[in-house]
Amino acid sequence: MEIIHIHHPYDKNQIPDEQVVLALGYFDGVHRGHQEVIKRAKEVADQKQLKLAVMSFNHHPSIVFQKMNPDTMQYLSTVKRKAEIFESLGVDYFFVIAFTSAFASLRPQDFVDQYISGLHAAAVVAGFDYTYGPREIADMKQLVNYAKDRFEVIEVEELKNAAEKISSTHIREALAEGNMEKANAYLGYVYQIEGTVIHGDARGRLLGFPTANIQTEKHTRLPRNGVYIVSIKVNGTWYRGTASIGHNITFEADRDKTVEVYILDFNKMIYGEDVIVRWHHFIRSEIKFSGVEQLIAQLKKDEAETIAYFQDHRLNEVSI
Ligand SMILES: Cc1cc2nc3c(=O)[nH]c(=O)nc-3n(C[C@H](O)[C@H](O)[C@H](O)COP(=O)(O)O)c2cc1C
Ligand SMILES: Nc1ncnc2c1ncn2[C@@H]1O[C@H](COP(=O)(O)OP(=O)(O)O)[C@@H](O)[C@H]1O
Repeated sequence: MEIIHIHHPYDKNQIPDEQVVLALGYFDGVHRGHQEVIKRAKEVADQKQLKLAVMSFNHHPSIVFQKMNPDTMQYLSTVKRKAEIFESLGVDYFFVIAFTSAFASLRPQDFVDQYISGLHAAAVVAGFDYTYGPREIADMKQLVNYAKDRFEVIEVEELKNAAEKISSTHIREALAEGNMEKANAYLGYVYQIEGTVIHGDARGRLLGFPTANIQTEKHTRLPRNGVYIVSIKVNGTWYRGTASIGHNITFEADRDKTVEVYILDFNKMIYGEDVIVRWHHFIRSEIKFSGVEQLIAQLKKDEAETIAYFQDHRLNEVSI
């Protein structure tokens, strides 16, 4: 898959010289609803024997439209993670458009001419609720008129789970509750974050529970604070882990939030390594213990729960 970063106004030489089927959306998390859109686009591309392209943005449109602060925005997926999932779904080209004021203020017809026809789309596939143009003024129904017979418009119905729409908002709510089972079911894969192992207070090893402190990319949306059953990929191998997201309240009054993983059956120094953490199950909230012994006793219980969990669940569960 080729990733093509585009900044408005773009240079036509950046655009591959062939027709494509183009899937449109912001695709935060690339959840099961999004995957449905891309799979439909893939079918159309295969039928037409064309390449499959996806268009998305470098950051969320609300930064421009609702003046949200780009620094504090949190996402279910980074551009890198989206790219991995798109690739696994058979996407050939991933257009990442810089969502700027200049791009956002394109009138719908100009957007369609430059960013749909201009990307050589023979067909466009998007979810039923896709909108475009300044402040979302044009929808999928109107797209047919703007298309002027240059490309086909294919609308994908919403994907529901029981009565509820599968949406990034519902996934964010599930993460805020620590409901990983729901989040992961809606995502269609186990929620994961990436980060680098950094130094903590070197206390973990004294407790008998060394923890890899993980610095995550600043736009990462973390599940709620608490203790979790996780898996962690270090140097190409998946391990079982028990993770804590919190403030080490037993020891410190106002410590910044940390993400730490005690890795089972592991004994190596891994500072500076990039790791991937998958979040399987919320165990409990963070507790302020009256002493170290109580914390250690609880950590032993958390470890036992982790071992029991992985007796019923495969460590290498297939996940995108
Ligand atoms: C599975 C797990 C559960 C934890 N639960 C708590 C907790 O309930 N309360 C707390 O104050 N700290 C908790 N911690 C954080 C420990 O206090 C922390 O790992 C320890 O202080 C070591 O910190 P360091 O890595 O900075 O050396 C937990 C850590 C892990 C790995
Ligand atoms: N089983 C393990 N789980 C997590 N980290 C481990 C483990 N064994 C060794 N380590 C190493 O020890 C470090 C954690 O030890 P710890 O005393 O908690 O130090 P720190 O406070 O710097 O994280 C990790 O960053 C990692 O390099």
